[in-house]
Amino acid sequence: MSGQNSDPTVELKRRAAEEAAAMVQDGMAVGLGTGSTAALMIEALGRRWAEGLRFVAIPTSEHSAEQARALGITLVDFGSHAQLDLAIDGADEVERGSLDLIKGLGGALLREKIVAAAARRFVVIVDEGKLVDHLGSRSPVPVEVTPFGWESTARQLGELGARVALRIKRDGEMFMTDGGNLILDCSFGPIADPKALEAAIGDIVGVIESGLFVSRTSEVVVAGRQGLTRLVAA
Ligand SMILES: O=C(CO)[C@H](O)[C@H](O)COP(=O)(O)O
Repeated sequence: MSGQNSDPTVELKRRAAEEAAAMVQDGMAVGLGTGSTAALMIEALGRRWAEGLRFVAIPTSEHSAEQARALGITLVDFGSHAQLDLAIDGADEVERGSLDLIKGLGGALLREKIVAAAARRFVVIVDEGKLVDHLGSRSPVPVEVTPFGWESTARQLGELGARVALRIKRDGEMFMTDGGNLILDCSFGPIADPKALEAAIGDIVGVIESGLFVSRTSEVVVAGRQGLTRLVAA
């Protein structure tokens, strides 16, 4: 063993990513997610592009845009494509029964939600470690907020029962999203009613969007040690 690739989930992520990349067909408009799993999917699409597949894409972050552009993939915006055929993205947690999600540990939740909402089909790619019985069991809910008044917004999120932490980068600076906003990571513990919580968070002035994705998933491709499973929304 070389010991160089120490993350055992990378191969699983790659399998899920390649399965989803195979869903893209000629002429489609495709949403490109953000994160390490989505990056593997974009890489797989780059290989298909080099083989002659042609589609247009809307990226969910500057990072994914840069990666896709470097692979030669044609990027468009919502001005020319109001609806997407397919969006493919990773997730931080997937609730087994409902396929509801927590997203945004990579900080791109706002664009990710806009793209997912505009897609006829929203496919999520994860390794099996992301499956949970209840959202919030392991991951905080990232909430994108305006820089102005963030302390007040944080206080109100705390009143919903969360332990709230302003996201800080390794260099000690505040993490800023591509849209120039801040992220508050809100730990609620296991969430009984994600839909009600999503609505309650959205009602707070200063909140732009939360990383709770409720009733948006069409399908989840889960890569596990026993192989690939496709979970389809009811
Ligand atoms: O929501 C996201 C970014 O905002 C990512 O999809 C999520 O964090 C999963 O990332 P990874 O595939 O690296 O585990």
